Amino acid sequence: MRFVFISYMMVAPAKPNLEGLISLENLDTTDGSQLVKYVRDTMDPSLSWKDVEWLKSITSLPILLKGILTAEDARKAVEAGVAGVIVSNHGGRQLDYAPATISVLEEVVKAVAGAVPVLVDGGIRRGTDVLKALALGARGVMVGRPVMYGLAARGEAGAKHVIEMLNRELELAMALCGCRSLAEITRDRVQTEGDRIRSLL
Ligand SMILES: Cc1cc2nc3c(=O)[nH]c(=O)nc-3n(C[C@H](O)[C@H](O)[C@H](O)COP(=O)(O)O)c2cc1C
Repeated sequence: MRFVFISYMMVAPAKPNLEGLISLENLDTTDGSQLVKYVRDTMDPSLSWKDVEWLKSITSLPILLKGILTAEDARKAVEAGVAGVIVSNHGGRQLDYAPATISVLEEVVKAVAGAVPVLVDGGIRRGTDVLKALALGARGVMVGRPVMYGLAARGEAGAKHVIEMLNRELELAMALCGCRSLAEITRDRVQTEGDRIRSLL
């Protein structure tokens, strides 16, 4: 199945871009970092939920919204009519102190309430990470850097190896947790920090 992904979707902040903090106009990037130019060229700070409506109007492809980290945005995404949401902090590379995706996954899953599938990415490095995500309600996981590392090390075979390794590790983790099928990876297979704190109250 083909999907359309929207990245960096967010409610437009009151201050467009970094207005008032630094002047983007007067920065000379000739010899320095091209970061400012890159941000200006690649990101549109005027993006808003209306753009989802627009995208829906020009394609019949299912639209998965990536970058959801809160219940509020998850609900808005469902209202906007997306076919799925992807809990992602873009690999933790965009905003310092953005929450780890595994820590907000359950909040998003609860907010979506089964209306659309929830996927997650960020920090999936081993089979037990996949198991944790599935137990917390993700329909599936996505993997970024591990596959790139495999690709860098051994080309296509390396990328394939990483995916096979994750698959084998997931099967082993399932066996060790007594799960005979994906359906048996239920919420009670994992304990979160929140569970631990609640159990002390
Ligand atoms: C070098 C690099 C570039 C990326 N560029 C984008 C991007 O342009 N848009 C986007 O939504 N995510 C981007 N991401 C984030 C990935 O799509 C993905 O969410 C993330 O890598 C998943 O986390 P992981 O690498 O820990 O598996 C990038 C990640 C890396 C490592």
